[in-house]
Amino acid sequence: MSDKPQPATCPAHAPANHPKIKPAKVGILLANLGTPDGTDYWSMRRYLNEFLSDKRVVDYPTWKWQPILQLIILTIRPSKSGAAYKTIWNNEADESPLLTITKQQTAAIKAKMEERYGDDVMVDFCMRYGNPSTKSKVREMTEAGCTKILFFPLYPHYAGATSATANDQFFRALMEEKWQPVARVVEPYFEDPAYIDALAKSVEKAYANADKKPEKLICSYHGVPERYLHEGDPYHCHCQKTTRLLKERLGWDDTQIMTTFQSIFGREEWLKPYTVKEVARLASEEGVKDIAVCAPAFSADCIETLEEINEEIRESFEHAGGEGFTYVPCLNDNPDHIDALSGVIERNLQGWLE
Ligand SMILES: C=CC1=C(C)c2cc3[nH]c(cc4nc(cc5[nH]c(cc1n2)c(C)c5CCC(=O)O)C(CCC(=O)O)=C4C)c(C)c3C=C
Ligand SMILES: [Fe+2]
Ligand SMILES: [Fe+2]
Repeated sequence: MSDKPQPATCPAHAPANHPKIKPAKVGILLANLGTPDGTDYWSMRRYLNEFLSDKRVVDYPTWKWQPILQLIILTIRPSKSGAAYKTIWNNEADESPLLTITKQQTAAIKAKMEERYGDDVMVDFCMRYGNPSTKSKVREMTEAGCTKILFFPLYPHYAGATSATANDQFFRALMEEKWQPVARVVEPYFEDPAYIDALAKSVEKAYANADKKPEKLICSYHGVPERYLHEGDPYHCHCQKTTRLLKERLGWDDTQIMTTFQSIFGREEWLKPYTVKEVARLASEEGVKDIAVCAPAFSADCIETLEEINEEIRESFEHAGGEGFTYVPCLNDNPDHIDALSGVIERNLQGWLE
């Protein structure tokens, strides 16, 4: 049989009002976390409510967590987070940087996929929380004739709080389709040599442009509660391995690079060391004057990198006596990154499209 998607056929004696059969396509649906629609209190509250009510993110029993979330966190956090988002907001497009960059990545991947596979593919993106929703994009794809969908959560590492919940939402969307497309989900890609290479090149570029060569590169990953590791989530190991692969690709030793975790939330212990404390410790106890910080867990710059790393963590380092702070931007729509992501997609399309 040909590798091209085959249009569904129907016998000549089909009824006159038979639904129109569309040419079959393969959908490539990229997924990111989500982001608020605006920086105002209600936009922030809606987004945070959906996000923080997800049991894959915060796994406390509903009876215990929902009163704390609804009565305490969602009265205080929307204004605080809204103010932080305001400092990084893309005012021209009136959207968050995460959304702008996800659109750019999608456009670049779409161009590559259409060049390779022509009309046989449809490329789009969706968000796990907020807009555009996963459900609406699965609907659009099936309406456009996608009988197969490759779902790609844009997280290099597996975490229950990211890849798994994105996949859950995709499968929930499939439950509503009368003609359910065949589905595949993409595995974590942190070990892909092309991804590590793109990361290494971004570090090399930042080092070449720095006023003074950083003494240490801090690979700061989004944190999760440490308990999740003991309960079987491999995220910690994926992050540690990413740092090792990056170190090996750069030809460095252990003194030049380290792993830390950021974005602590709530009272539990999270994965350590905490970036904000570790950069201060390096400056005050080890006399480190120049560091660089990269964020390999994020495929696109967002509040956690632009505000937390480049404002809060920078301040923590400088306050403790640090002098040079180089932020290495996320890979965003760098051509190397787009090539790496496209390679992952092409491998996952095998048997569907050649
Ligand atoms: C409360 C628990 C949280 C867990 C667990 C968590 C894991 C996790 N998150 C990302 C990636 C992103 N998180 C982002 C924002 C963000 N994350 C949390 C909480 C948890 N994340 C909150 C409350 C927020 C909102 C911002 C705030 O109010 O401070 C984002 C950025 C979204 C944006 O619009 O810019 C990303 C991306 C990963 C990779 C991860 C675990 C591996
Ligand atoms: Fe997060
Ligand atoms: Fe581990």
